[in-house]
Amino acid sequence: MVQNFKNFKPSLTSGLVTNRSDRDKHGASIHPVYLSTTFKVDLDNPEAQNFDYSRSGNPSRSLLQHQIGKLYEVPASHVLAVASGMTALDVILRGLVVSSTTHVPTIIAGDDLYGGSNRLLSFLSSRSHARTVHVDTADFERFSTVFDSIDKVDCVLLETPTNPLCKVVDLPRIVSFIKSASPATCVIVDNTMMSGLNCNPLKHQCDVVYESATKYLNGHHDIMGGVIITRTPEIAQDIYYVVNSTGGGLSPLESWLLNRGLRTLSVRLYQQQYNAMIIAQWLEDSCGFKATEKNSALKTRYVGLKSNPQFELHRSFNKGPGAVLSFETGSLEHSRRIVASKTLQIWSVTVSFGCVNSLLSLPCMMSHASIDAAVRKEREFPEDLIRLCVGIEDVSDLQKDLLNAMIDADVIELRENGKYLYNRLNDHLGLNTIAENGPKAGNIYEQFYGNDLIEQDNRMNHRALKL
Ligand SMILES: Cc1ncc(COP(=O)(O)O)c(C=O)c1O
Ligand SMILES: N[C@@H](CCSC[C@H](N)C(=O)O)C(=O)O
Repeated sequence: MVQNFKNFKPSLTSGLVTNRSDRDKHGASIHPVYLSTTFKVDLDNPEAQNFDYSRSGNPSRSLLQHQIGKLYEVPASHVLAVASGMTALDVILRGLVVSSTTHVPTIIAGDDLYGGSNRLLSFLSSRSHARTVHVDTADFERFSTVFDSIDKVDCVLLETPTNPLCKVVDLPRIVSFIKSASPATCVIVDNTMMSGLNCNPLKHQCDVVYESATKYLNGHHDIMGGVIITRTPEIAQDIYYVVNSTGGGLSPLESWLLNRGLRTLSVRLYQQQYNAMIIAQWLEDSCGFKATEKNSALKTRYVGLKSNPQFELHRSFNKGPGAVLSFETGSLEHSRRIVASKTLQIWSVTVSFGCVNSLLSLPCMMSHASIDAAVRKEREFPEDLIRLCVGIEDVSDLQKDLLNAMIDADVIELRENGKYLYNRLNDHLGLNTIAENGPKAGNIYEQFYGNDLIEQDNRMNHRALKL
């Protein structure tokens, strides 16, 4: 039998062999990209063959799957690389959840989930392939009440922190509750906001994890991709069946590029998080985006802020806070003006996150516009929310650029020879800005998150990336 997931064997081309005699014959230090769509068949020994056709399997994709396995500490037989994050959710649901012929499966999902995931679930519900119940999964009491009130929950889809409200779901607690109440319920975690470097949901009993590799894993906004990691190889096989049947697997070139992106994951993520912590603290302390008695509409949302009531909860099962944060100005018009400011030179106004470049967006008009306005309102989605996806640039340049946009939007005023910030929406007289806050926030990063990321990434690269 030619290559399929069940009979996958290590070989030079799969990237699983690391001993010297099996290295590339030209001594290449980087694994080549295998663009070939077909692989020659030896009819006398078909069992020895790993690949026949690239939709079914390809050496570049296998190497990537092996690497992702390292990241999540599972064998490559638990991993699938697919065309995008949305493909990942689609094939997982088709392979494991919506394939029932006996009933319409019930899915519980968060009320602040990525707009595209919401769209796919709405599509499945509208075609009677599934019934979706949305609930605030960050509110354990509310979640457990809803869960208990439903006869049979087939699947729970979790995302933490949520995109873009940064609400923390208590993953260990909620998954343990689900599995003791109903072991057959399939628990899926969208780990895009953290990446496998910050969080490994498989350690908390969930069945399937996926990430949009378009984000942190690749980090350069030059490919679309998704990765799926399962608790057992059997679960992976059920999903692989759909991937092979439909052609949702990641292409060889994309796989190769993603492998390259992975090599710098920890240094990128480390710097992004470092910058994000500084910016979040600066927004809150110096720019006045912090609720006061006088004005509770202004706030900064970030799980890396010590003032966040969910800071400790997040830190208890994650290695870092990620680099997505958001803030509210209390007025859609002011937020729109900041994002639309022509003064912006570094922050680019685009959807997505996890890239080395910093991005700024207005989710209600961009990434989350696919959620109906009435539904956003019902779920108390703040229309004035500005999302920042922090990159690796010099943090004081990022602060200055954002500050200029806020001044241009008439939200912030510089006082006393540019030394103090005044938030016109909050009557808040800020502290000395930019220079003073950097090192402080840097220390906070070290103090709370340490160097785990670098260590983990080194382990991953040095153990596995050999030809
Ligand atoms: C949290 C989250 N999950 C999944 C996706 C889907 O990923 P992709 O764009 O790679 O399909 C996105 C963004 O697109 C996302 O933000
Ligand atoms: N037009 C796209 C929007 C993609 S949003 C990408 C990313 N997940 C984010 O949160 O920014 C669509 O309709 O899917």
